[in-house]
Amino acid sequence: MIEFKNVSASYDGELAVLNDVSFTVNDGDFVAFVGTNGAGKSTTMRLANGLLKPTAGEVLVDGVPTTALKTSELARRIGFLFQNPDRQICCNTVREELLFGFKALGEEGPAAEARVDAIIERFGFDATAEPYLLNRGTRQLLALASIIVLAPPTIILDEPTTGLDFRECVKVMEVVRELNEGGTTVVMVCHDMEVVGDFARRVIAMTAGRVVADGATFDVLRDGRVLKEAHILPPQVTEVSLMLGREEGCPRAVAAANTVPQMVQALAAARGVEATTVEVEAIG
Ligand SMILES: Nc1ncnc2c1ncn2[C@@H]1O[C@H](COP(=O)(O)OP(=O)(O)OP(=O)(O)O)[C@@H](O)[C@H]1O
Repeated sequence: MIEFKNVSASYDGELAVLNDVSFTVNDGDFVAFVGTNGAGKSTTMRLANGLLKPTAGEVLVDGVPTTALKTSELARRIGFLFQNPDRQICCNTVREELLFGFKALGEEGPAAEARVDAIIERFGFDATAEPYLLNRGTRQLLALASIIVLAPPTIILDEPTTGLDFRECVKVMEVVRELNEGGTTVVMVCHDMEVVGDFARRVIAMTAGRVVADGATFDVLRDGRVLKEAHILPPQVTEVSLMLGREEGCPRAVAAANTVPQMVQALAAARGVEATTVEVEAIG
């Protein structure tokens, strides 16, 4: 669990870049932080993993203030994926890279080797490959794998899909979804509202160092005030649904649709025809 209690923060000790921010991320949550550039999302992530200390208020991880936790203790509780995998990758082979975290924590040994072997198999990595020669998507997967091999209960992802093509993005996010389904708490910063809509169950929107909304994903992404204040656009289907919803006599299901299958089914029902599962899956 991560708790922010009236947290303010500054990089230079003078200018506050975060102002009185409070929220709680519960175990098992899948939360996306959204908002325009400079809103304070990455700063919030740095505070959550102890890279930055608050100038006011408290950041607690599992009930303990980050100021009282050693870096190694925080690293065991929270895995952090940087936006650029190349900031994370430092070894000569994929296998060494995956073992690096265990070495840093002084936890080398047969158990660590077995976990690395399992993750190499799960991701289909070439253990001897040189990380810097891998393509961008595979480097991002390797950076993610090098965190999850340590099995932290929480992972923080700073813009995990930036710079990835659609297929790479889906691959990375499916891994993240699977982790969350297995109980890992996921916190991510994300500019891509399609990804947010597809994967996050909760959204925290920020503007100018403040939280302007915190709620279920589509409650936040359908709220006109929040969209305006946080300078975000909803996923395209939600936007269409919001537009159609303003038309007189629009069926309620159309006005509430957030996914392609929901929209297809709502439109088919409105026309009195049946949308078969096959059609829905093909379009979705
Ligand atoms: N290392 C730093 N030193 C000084 N100021 C910083 C530093 N990093 C961020 N800032 C400032 O803090 C404020 C919040 O930045 P932050 O990176 O947290 O926003 P963000 O919402 O993550 O933006 P983006 O989406 O562009 O990454 C901005 O005014 C930014 O200029």
